[in-house]
Amino acid sequence: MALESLPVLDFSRLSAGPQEAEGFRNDLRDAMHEVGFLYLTGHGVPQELTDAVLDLSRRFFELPEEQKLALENTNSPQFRGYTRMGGELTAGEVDWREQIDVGVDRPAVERGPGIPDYWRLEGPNLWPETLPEMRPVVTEWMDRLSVISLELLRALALSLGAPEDSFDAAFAERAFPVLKIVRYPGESDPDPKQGVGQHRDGGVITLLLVEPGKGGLQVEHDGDWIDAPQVPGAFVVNIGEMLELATNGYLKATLHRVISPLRGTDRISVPFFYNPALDATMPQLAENPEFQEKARGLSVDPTNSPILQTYGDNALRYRMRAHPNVVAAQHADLLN
Ligand SMILES: O=C(O)CCC(=O)C(=O)O
Ligand SMILES: [Fe+2]
Repeated sequence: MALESLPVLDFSRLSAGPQEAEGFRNDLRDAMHEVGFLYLTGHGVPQELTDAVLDLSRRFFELPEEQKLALENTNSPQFRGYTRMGGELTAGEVDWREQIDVGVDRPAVERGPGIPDYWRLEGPNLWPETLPEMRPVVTEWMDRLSVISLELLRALALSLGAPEDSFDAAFAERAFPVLKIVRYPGESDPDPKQGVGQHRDGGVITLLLVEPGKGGLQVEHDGDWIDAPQVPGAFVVNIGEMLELATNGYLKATLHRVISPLRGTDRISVPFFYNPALDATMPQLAENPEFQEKARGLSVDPTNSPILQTYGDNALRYRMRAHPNVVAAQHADLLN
């Protein structure tokens, strides 16, 4: 029978005593093995902070076009800042969405012989001058979601019979989380249009916030597309390719896509991608044989394979494929 909706998990079970915690870990592992996506409730992020993030997101997109274009990502070798409508491709097709990309504010790394190209992704953010509140609110949001993400990774490691801190080292220094604030304008009329084309996330684990009442996200399961509408108070959580790699496919990076909203409406979402340092490789979890037998190997995607071992190589390839205009402006030398 087709799955009707994503599993729902209550994060607060993790701190409700050893038995509840173990139950949570096993349910988390099973959901991420079978579906690769779930709704996470009980995560403890205050509603006021969530509301502030969504409010700022709306205000950002309402800024005059020239203020958004002043932050255009073609000005940023790090692919930060504003992506104009039509400025992004997934599976070779245009995505009908505009967005701002934020990472960790760090100085840019100098280019030079022997320095891996992926260090080009590290550097400063571009913030809108007329929304000074955006920086502290988004920074707090990213800090809080980083903590939850690492807790989830620790729970997954334990649930697979590996040491709890298996993933810690990859994130300990120079973790590379990315937040996107995205707006999908109403393009479907009534036939569906590509909000974002089908893809697997390229990082480790993703926590997604969606505006109340909005649908459009669809998740592949056993050949069907499952609708994943917003659930009040929940994040949508999914596995990225790096975690699939670390578990030889036992945990699944699942295909998903967003259908454009109907004309006259729009949809804002805020995906947070928890990623390790650019030079990190994922630990290969010494899983117990029970899980190893059921590992499926890695997903094969003709538009995106193989998954590269070093996170930065995977991330740079992903960025270059999605944003050819940034490549033309900033990285033309990498095209040879
Ligand atoms: O907007 C969404 O709901 C999901 C976006 C997404 O899958 C992505 O940006 O990777
Ligand atoms: Fe995604």
